[in-house]
Amino acid sequence: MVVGVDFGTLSGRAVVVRVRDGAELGSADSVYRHGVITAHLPGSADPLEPETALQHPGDYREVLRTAVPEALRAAGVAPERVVGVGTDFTACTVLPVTADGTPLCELPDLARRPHAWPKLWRHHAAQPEADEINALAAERGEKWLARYGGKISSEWEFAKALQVLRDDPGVYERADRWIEAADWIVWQLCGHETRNVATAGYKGIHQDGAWPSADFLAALDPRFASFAEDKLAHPLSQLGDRAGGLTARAAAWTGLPEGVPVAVGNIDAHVTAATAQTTGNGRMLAIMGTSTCHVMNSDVLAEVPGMCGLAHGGITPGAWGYEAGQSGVGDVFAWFADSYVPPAYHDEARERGLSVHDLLSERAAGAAVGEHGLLALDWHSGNRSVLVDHDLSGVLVGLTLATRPEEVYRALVEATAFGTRTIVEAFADAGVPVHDLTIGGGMVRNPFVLQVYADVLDRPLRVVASEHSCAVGAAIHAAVAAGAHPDIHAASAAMGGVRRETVDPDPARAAAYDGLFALYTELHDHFGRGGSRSLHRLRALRNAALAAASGGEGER
Ligand SMILES: Nc1ncnc2c1ncn2[C@@H]1O[C@H](COP(=O)(O)OP(=O)(O)O)[C@@H](O)[C@H]1O
Ligand SMILES: O=C(CO)[C@H](O)[C@H](O)COP(=O)(O)O
Repeated sequence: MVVGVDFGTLSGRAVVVRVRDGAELGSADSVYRHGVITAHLPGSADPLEPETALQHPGDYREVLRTAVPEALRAAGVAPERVVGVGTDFTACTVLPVTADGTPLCELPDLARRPHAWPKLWRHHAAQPEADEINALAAERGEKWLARYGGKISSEWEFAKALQVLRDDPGVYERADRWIEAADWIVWQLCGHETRNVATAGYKGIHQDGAWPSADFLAALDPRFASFAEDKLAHPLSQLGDRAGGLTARAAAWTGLPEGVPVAVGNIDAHVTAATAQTTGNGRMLAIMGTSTCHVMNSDVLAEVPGMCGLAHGGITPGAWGYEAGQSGVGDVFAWFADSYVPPAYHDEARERGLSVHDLLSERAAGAAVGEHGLLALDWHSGNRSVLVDHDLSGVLVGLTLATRPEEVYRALVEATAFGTRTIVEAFADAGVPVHDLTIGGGMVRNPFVLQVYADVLDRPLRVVASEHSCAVGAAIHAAVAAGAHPDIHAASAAMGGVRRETVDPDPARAAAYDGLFALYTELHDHFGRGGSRSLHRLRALRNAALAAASGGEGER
């Protein structure tokens, strides 16, 4: 048996999986007690700046102490039968730590400093730093910029680190290491630091064996010159490698035997290619949850405008792995369902034992394409691909006094589908073929969402069989690290799996969506490609108003 532990945005999930065929024998969840920290730090009333998203490292350790033992109990598996542990994490969720891996926020004198805390992948307050990095890299013709579709995201490691340096240099100085949570959790399990090629490549600008030059970093800020050398540099490990063995402390947390092999850290999206059996070239996987990540191996090396990144070995050793993404998907649906749907809908859902998502989906599904007269841009959490701009925000047009909640919900689902279609078409237009598309992540639980995607993309969708697709992917990497399978491809063939039925497009609805997609593209380009700067001006006005209200300085 192997154990996979998936650290998502809102919770961690552990699964116990059989090595020979990937059968899931037991699972358990651990919801992060502090969730996503956006308003103020625990125990403080001081407001955090806009677009801040932090997390509590204690919540991550709690997953190891609760979800892993509970999954073992649910599986009825003796810990001694577990031959490997694998993990995956959202990325770029990154934190400053001391030389022994202690998060700075756990040092008494830094606990009230926001920049001492882990920055969740969707922390978007470093957009000014990302803009500065992109402008300088373009001006200097830095070769690595092409590997990121021409723009580095504010969600990635360098923009976030530069923000710490600028806003709290004291914390920056105290950080011996700047590390992805994907590698930090492996450090917690096996007692020493390792760094995986996926987060280094996609989120840490590590390309062709090198980090951005000290000369480039100094041009950004003289104090930043040695950032990569001092706080990132470390030999990189391939995915599926063994990072080490479980320490006595981690064995006590998890209930697993000391010394059990621990797989090298990985990203929640990329680890799932093994579950979905999409490690072959041209097989795009969209992991849909709070956000969506699109990951795909290819034998074609090209610059896809607006992709998140391209990393050698980023999905499986030896291949070029592409990543694109949408920062807000499930988050957008939750935002609407939690904040703008009348209590009567929630009451009915509760009485019928449904989630409010299922009720809204049920009510939305029967309408004809376009019947609601609505169109949305899915930028409530900014745009990761293909515009790479987190100063953009959501848009909804066509509202009337007759518009119903389920119609808005459907428009939001459709907008995220149009966003994925924009990404798939960007790959095809750049000469990187997408042979087929598979859906993984928590969203596989919503058939309405899957059908809208099939209709909008006008292609059949393979769907990952497991509802714990990321955690199973981590378990598959654990099996490789433990030597139970020779490599990720073989382990995926044996342990991965998709539903027998694909979700197929309805030709009439697909044709109707072509018309709506043309309108989406018109709005997308108007607000996102220079037709109007009104969303950026709106964001600047908001930030200035918030700053004035809190007595802070002006626009960052
Ligand atoms: N039935 C549903 N339909 C649509 N969205 C859902 C449904 N259930 C949960 N969600 C949304 O999916 C997201 C959680 O996705 P999941 O993959 O489970 O977690 P994570 O993103 O943390 O990995 C949340 O944003 C939640 O609002
Ligand atoms: O960018 C990522 C992967 O490269 C993040 O991990 C992802 O966007 C967040 O994960 P989730 O939506 O499952 O919470």
